Amino acid sequence: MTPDLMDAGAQRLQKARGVTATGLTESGGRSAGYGRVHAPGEVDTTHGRILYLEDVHVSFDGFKAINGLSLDIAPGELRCVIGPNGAGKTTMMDIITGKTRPDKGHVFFGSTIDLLRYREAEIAALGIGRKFQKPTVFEQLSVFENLELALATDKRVRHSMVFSLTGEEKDRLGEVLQTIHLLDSAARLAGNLSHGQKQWLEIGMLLMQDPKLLLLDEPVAGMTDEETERTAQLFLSLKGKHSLMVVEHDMSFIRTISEKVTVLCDGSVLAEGTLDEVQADERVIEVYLGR
Ligand SMILES: Nc1ncnc2c1ncn2[C@@H]1O[C@H](COP(=O)(O)OP(=O)(O)OP(=O)(O)O)[C@@H](O)[C@H]1O
Repeated sequence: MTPDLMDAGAQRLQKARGVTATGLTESGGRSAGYGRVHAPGEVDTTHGRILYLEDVHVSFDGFKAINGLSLDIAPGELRCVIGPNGAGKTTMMDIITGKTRPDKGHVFFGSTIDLLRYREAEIAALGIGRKFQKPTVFEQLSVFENLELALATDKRVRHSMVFSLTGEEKDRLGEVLQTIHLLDSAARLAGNLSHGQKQWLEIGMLLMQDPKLLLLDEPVAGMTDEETERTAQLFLSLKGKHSLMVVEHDMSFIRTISEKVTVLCDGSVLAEGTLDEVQADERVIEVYLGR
């Protein structure tokens, strides 16, 4: 985030409000976001960030798993996060999704939503979807039913367990089936899908909620080369419409999908840049890629 972009955002805000923006910190800062003009439920990305972590710390029994972690992600960006085992990648996702509370630091969704004030389910409802490494689809249900069930956060289902899809929801389901390459498998039992197809189905279940930010933990682990390639194409097709944070160890997959790569080590950012840049970084070679 450059000061220029922040200034431009502040100027747009002033214009929208017809008043002079006050209370901006020197750098624009998070506090600049409070009170910004935006519709309820909308994530304010005026400052060019959909996710913003600043100086986040988490210790487990005195061990600093996250140690001064700061990073931000732009709307529509596909960010890859790599790093050695134990670097803190999963813990970072746990913090963003409200599963783990940091001891210190700031975690914002857009400029105005302080994620540390929300519980896990509320964060999901705000538009942050998370895919864990192991697929967790309902094996006894069809692909279609799994996607249908993904709408089940809807009150109609919670209260009655019976609901019928609206025309709009049916369209959405069809779109998602197409996106995840399972249109021809809609009637198949999820339990009969390949590992890769189960992963895509689970991503489809997240997409049914139309998340603004998707966090994906080792999405291609255990996939065949062909499935990995298809997953790369899937992620590239999601980029722009959604923001994605992908944690992966598979470097050829990262090469196919990445623009900007963040390298985590010992709970903070060691390096950031294109894959070529971070691969050429001596510190990254030392701790992760090897010589
Ligand atoms: N609940 C916990 N209690 C104690 N230690 C934990 C806990 N969660 C994570 N850790 C420790 O914090 C460090 C960071 O773990 P984390 O799982 O976030 O790393 P990672 O980068 O995701 O690693 P990997 O690539 O192996 O998945 C590790 O040393 C781990 O053992």
